[in-house]
Amino acid sequence: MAAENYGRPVFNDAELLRKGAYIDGEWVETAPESFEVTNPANGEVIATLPEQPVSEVERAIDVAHAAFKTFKNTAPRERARWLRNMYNLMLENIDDLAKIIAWENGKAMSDATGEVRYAASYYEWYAEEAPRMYGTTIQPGNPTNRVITMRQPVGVCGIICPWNFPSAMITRKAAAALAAGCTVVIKPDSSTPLSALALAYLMEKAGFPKGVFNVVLSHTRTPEFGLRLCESPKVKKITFTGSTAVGKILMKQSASTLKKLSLELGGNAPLIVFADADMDQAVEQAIASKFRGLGQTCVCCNRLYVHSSIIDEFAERIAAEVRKFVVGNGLDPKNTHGCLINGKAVAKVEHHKQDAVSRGAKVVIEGGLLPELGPNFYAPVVLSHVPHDAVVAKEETFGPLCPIFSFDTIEEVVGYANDSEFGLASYVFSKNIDTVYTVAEALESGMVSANTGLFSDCSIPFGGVKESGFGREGSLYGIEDYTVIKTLNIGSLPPRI
Ligand SMILES: NC(=O)c1ccc[n+]([C@@H]2O[C@H](COP(=O)([O-])OP(=O)(O)OC[C@H]3O[C@@H](n4cnc5c(N)ncnc54)[C@H](O)[C@@H]3O)[C@@H](O)[C@H]2O)c1
Ligand SMILES: O=CCCC(=O)O
Repeated sequence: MAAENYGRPVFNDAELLRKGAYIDGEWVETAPESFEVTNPANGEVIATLPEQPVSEVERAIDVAHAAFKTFKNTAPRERARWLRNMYNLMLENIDDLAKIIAWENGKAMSDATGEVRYAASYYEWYAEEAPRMYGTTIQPGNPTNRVITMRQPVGVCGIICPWNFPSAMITRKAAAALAAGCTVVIKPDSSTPLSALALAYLMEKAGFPKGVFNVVLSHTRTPEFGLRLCESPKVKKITFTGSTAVGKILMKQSASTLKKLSLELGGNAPLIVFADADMDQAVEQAIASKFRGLGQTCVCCNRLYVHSSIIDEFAERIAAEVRKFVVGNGLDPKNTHGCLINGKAVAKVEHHKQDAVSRGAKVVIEGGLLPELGPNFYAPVVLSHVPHDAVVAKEETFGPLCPIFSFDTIEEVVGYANDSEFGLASYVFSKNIDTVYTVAEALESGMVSANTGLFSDCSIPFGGVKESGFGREGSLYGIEDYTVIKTLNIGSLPPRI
């Protein structure tokens, strides 16, 4: 095997690296303008892609709208076969797809490989769900009437995704949409579009008809692309993963056409460790939750609340694990953690750290900037006895800062946990089922994970409450978000025999 070059990875199938947008089954490689995709680990340009004019989004919408007319009538079993093909193709190409993610996003290869498996699992799951879109029969008030409900695909879906899971945030939406019989127009983040394009290349191989899966590209015109998708009467649903601020913009813009919406937005996950928790388990799982993707996932714990009787031991045990991390270029498999996405992300972590320290937090691991590795590298920080008025108690850091707060009573810690406008994920560690259950019921969040820091799976309903958004992705519920219920009322039937 050729030696790895950590500037440019070696791919088994170089065709996965595409140079253009994908509309109506054709690659669109030219446009009057272009934008560059860079490797966040070293700033090298890894691709130059067309900066598409807004007219191309309109064309993609028209194409998806035309394709919907036939795709909606394909047999669910046929859609299931294409989805299953896609699952198989992703796993056949797992090394290449992981390298693309690590290259454009900066995450470690272990995380990137996990992401490909996770992303592919949505195709497998929805291959199984496609034939199971059940309706109901109802006896209404009038005894001569019968009611049947059927689930029908909502129509063209606009999919807008972030950079932190360049593959999985797309597949979690697209697999469910396609299973239901919808067609899609995808706008990936301009920092990480190569994974989306690799998926389009595989969709073609999987056998999906032309026009069903479209990917449009833009860096500078992203807000205009979003506006067109939201305002087009041909687009029936917008599904977005990203920040709460952008989610609110999309919701406002979608009002004129009253679109169906799914919004997977920001989080500020609390992780609570009670005195009776299994310490080994709590430490291991808190590490897994906090530092997945170097802290850049919406479900990473952002605030760790640890009982005052064990906080010092817990902080030392966390620090001992963090000292084992090897931070470096994500493409080098010996590195456990990669870099942050950009300078803005680095600045936010640094701000949260400085703010907490200036308010009296105890520094357990100093961490901080790693200029010798590159401007986007940041060594993990561990702070304990963080004051409850620190900025990090309120804002999502989205980076490798592990702030540990102290609490004494169950009521007090539930109060801290719920004192947030966000409500995506929460974690509770205790060996007492009464504590776990009581706290889980009281936490204001869409997902509660007990005694484990990793819960994401295609089988679970993923989504938030409060300003973390609405809609559920994955699971049996995920497909519902891409359907509408039609009621058929059959009247004037003869009396029952
Ligand atoms: N709830 C979830 O499932 C989930 C998952 C991943 C990330 N997130 C959240 O996403 C945030 C981090 O991602 P981010 O910084 O890329 O978020 P972001 O909202 O800035 O960007 C998300 C996507 O929206 C695009 N975008 C930005 N402005 C737009 C506009 N006006 N119209 C249309 N598209 C627009 C961006 O280009 C990007 O592709 C965090 O808050 C994180 O918690 C949530
Ligand atoms: O970043 C958000 C998604 C994370 C996940 O699906 O586990």
